[in-house]
Amino acid sequence: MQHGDPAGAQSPTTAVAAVDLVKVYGTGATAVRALDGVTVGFGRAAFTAIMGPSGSGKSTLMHCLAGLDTATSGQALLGGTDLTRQPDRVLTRVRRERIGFVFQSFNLLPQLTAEQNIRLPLDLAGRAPDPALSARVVEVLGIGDRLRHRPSELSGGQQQRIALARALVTAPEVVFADEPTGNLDSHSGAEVLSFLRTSVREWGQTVVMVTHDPAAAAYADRVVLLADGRIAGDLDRPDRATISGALHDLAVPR
Ligand SMILES: Nc1ncnc2c1ncn2[C@@H]1O[C@H](COP(=O)(O)OP(=O)(O)OP(=O)(O)O)[C@@H](O)[C@H]1O
Repeated sequence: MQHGDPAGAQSPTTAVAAVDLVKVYGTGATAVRALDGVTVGFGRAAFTAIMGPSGSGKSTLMHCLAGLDTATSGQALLGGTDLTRQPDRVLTRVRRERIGFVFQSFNLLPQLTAEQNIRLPLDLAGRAPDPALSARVVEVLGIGDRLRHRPSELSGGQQQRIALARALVTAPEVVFADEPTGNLDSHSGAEVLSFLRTSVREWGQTVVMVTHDPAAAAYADRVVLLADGRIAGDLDRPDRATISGALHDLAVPR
């Protein structure tokens, strides 16, 4: 990390960074400072989890970094692009072409087949799929025999694998996963987390995941802790017990 570059935002090994990011919802007496000067970088080809107590600003941070919400001040950097300075039409294109999303509720289009859902971001961007990457994603996720099914014909675990494939086939600069295992049983959840980790290890995907679950976060290379809209900890390859301990300490009033 360079001096004067606290989030490593200028480093080629940083995919996404927040620099002194502030987000205030509302005004006057009812204003909520959801992000209170967050500076953090997320490494390329790394799997990072964001954790913290309810209301600590996890979703707000992810939404600002993904161009889904506008910050009050500071920078939200994707590669060299400061998303806080872009008009809506640019943000729409950035989300479509440079970011993959995985949500708790899958967010598949019910009228499309699994294959059509997976291809949708490529179709919207007018891009041809990378056949080798598409084949590898389908193989790793084990969804080859489900491609002609519609979401209603698939289990929750299968739907989330389709959503994962949709996020991965564009080889985005970052995949943001928001509680990706929140609606899954523990077995399907473990599979989804393994797939996310495989995408990082095998083809260098960058993944940033918000989760409440220490077991899910233990799949990550690194866990960033938030409390009261500030960075409250940074754990390198922590195990589940270490994560649970750190969360417990955050919850204890000081
Ligand atoms: N649209 C909004 N309007 C007003 N306040 C908001 C809005 N969104 C979030 N907040 C507030 O900002 C703070 C941070 O919320 P945020 O959803 O980012 O936290 P979180 O850590 O993701 O919480 P959770 O774990 O419960 O999902 C909270 O105090 C929340 O009430």
